[in-house]
Amino acid sequence: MGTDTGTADIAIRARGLRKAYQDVVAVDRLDLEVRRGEIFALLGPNGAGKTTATEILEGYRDRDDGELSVLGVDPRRAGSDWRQRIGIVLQQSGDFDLLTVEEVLRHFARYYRTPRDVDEVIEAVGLGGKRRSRTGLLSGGQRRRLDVGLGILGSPELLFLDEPTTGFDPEVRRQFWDLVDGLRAGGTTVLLTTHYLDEAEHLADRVGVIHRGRLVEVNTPARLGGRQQAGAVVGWTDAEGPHSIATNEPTRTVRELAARFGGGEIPELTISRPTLEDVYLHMIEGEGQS
Ligand SMILES: Nc1ncnc2c1ncn2[C@@H]1O[C@H](COP(=O)(O)OP(=O)(O)OP(=O)(O)O)[C@@H](O)[C@H]1O
Repeated sequence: MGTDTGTADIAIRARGLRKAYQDVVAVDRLDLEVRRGEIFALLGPNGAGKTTATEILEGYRDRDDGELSVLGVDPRRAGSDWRQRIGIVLQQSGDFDLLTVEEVLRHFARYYRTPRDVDEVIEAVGLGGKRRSRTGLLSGGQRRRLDVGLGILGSPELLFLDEPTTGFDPEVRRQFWDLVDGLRAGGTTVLLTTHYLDEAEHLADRVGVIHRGRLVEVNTPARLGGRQQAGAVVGWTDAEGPHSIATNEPTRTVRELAARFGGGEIPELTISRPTLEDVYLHMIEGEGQS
């Protein structure tokens, strides 16, 4: 596309995005860069501005201020060509209760110039056994998978997933993660919002924490909040009960313990570092006090 010059490896570039609803500033001078082919997760507490920011990126909401380029185009001026290149999975989808899974997908496939094969999409979202079921009879998780099927139907270059696995059971959530991993392998860029830290950790190449409308940190899940430098806690159990030691040298601690146990197994040995949830909550609390 001619409009892509200079942004070939960047899917989303936002500078100083701002949006207020009367006196509530929902998005406050937000800067964001999402690379092509990456899975980027936006994390943040309720009301942080994730939905507003995402809707601006999707072209569903106008901004008050700031510069924005999504697949090389300003969503304000984007037309149907651009819309064909993005996929959106909203928190709640439309109602087609009387149509079957296959009918809904075949219907929407007509809106795309180069739709994916409907049978392939049905398999990809794990609804092969439900293709002739009316969508009104699907479970919440199956329904959500249909939403994702609709989002990927047009082979989007960029897919927006807004809290995609809310209400999924653990097994279905795993299947969904596999689906997103498959999209990544195919080169799709994904912007994901989620409240599940394990989901962000599993799927995202990078996460951005949004709080009060601003991005407070962007990093890999492993490095967010200085996590990789945080101390470890070594735990074990002996005749007196459970013990734990916080240390920056867990290997040394384990060596000393091993010697204490005569070189044998250290009973119930664990070594843990702060989880993504620990550092995230710490960041949000810290920001809340400022
Ligand atoms: N249409 C609207 N009119 C007025 N205020 C709004 C509107 N939409 C959102 N807001 C306010 O803007 C702020 C950001 O809301 P937004 O929905 O973007 O947050 P969010 O991070 O997506 O939250 P959640 O995790 O709960 O979905 C909140 O204070 C919210 O009350």
